[in-house]
Amino acid sequence: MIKVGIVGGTGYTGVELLRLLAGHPDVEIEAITSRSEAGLAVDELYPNLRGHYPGLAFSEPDPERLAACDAVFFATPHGVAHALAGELLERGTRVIDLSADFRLKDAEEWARWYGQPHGAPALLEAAVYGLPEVNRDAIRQARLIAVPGCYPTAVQLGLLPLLEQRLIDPDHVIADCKSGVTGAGRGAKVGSLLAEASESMKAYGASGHRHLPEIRQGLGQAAGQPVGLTFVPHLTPMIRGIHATLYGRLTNDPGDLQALFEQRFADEPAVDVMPAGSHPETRSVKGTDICRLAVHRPGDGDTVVVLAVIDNLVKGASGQAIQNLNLMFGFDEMAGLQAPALMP
Ligand SMILES: NC(=O)C1=CN([C@@H]2O[C@H](COP(=O)(O)OP(=O)(O)OC[C@H]3O[C@@H](n4cnc5c(N)ncnc54)[C@H](OP(=O)(O)O)[C@@H]3O)[C@@H](O)[C@H]2O)C=CC1
Ligand SMILES: CC(=O)N[C@@H](CCC(=O)OP(=O)(O)O)C(=O)O
Repeated sequence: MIKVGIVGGTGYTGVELLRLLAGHPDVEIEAITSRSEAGLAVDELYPNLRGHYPGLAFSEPDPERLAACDAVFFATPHGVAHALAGELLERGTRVIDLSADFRLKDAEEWARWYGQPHGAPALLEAAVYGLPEVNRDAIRQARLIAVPGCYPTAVQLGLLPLLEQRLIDPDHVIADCKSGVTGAGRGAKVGSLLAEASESMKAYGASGHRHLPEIRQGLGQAAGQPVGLTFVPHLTPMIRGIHATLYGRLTNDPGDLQALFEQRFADEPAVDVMPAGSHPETRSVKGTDICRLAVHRPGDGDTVVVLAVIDNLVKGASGQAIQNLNLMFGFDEMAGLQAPALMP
């Protein structure tokens, strides 16, 4: 049994960690922080947890208590892990950061996109980008994990087979993505109000979203050269879910694309390549750590279309964070992550 801490326990990814870890056989929660709800029992704020964590209450972030944990998740806004991760790592606690603090390898690029100086550039070398489908061996050895963003997870998983095999033009890749409103977090925002977000859909960040450099970094590594990506996110009236429609221009005879995808992900417990002709739905992954993919080649032409769906709070955040924890501590990779999606 390992002891785990969560910084930022009242947010959507924090409570999702609690929901998933309630079914994990090897983990107990030692500390869960919130500055605004310190003292409140977790099941008072989240009644779905009643009976699972008796006596567990939110507390102010306390480095001593966190350092007593084997691992600490940061489910906090950008910049918070920068301030605390170094001390925890020095004291032997492993850090799994769900924010973007350690995702970009270039501290100056991070500062440009996140509008603040990078708070811990010295830790960047040790940080491992926690996409198991690419970095599984490095994750097993890591002490600091940068959990990928939600859009970056869906986009990279959908495009990896094509870029790794140099089958599409790396200069012209398009990712047209839709997210549910929990992607914006639990904090009150006008755009997340029922009357603003329901029965409507809008693009945002079309001329530059902070996930663009993260996706480009990962796709560039897969392709072995820089990738020219157009990425347009949209807000859609659903609670959870990411749907990515990905377009690439074929440069080589791709052979059997369905077989390529099936082989690439054959041993991946969190990726499901659907039968040829499928159109995966976000609700088929709701609450799960699964990315469902389908590959199409309309009219046998030179455009390949990949459809990728994930739950932004699970494979796009807390589930993927637990997949990383499992790898780091030698547990079954999908421990705590086995339940199928809710349907309907
Ligand atoms: N929502 C999503 O789909 C995804 C989110 N992420 C990332 O995960 C992180 C958390 O997201 P989400 O759960 O949506 O965020 P929320 O806004 O819902 O929650 C943020 C949490 O962090 C705590 N917090 C805020 N400021 C600080 C601080 N300075 N020090 C300590 N704790 C703080 C808050 O509690 P309190 O203020 O009471 O301390 C709260 O519990 C973010 O970096 C986000 O970008 C990643 C992938 C997907
Ligand atoms: C709908 C919405 O607002 N989505 C967020 C992305 C989700 C998120 O929290 O991004 P990280 O994975 O980088 O933490 C956004 O566009 O900024």
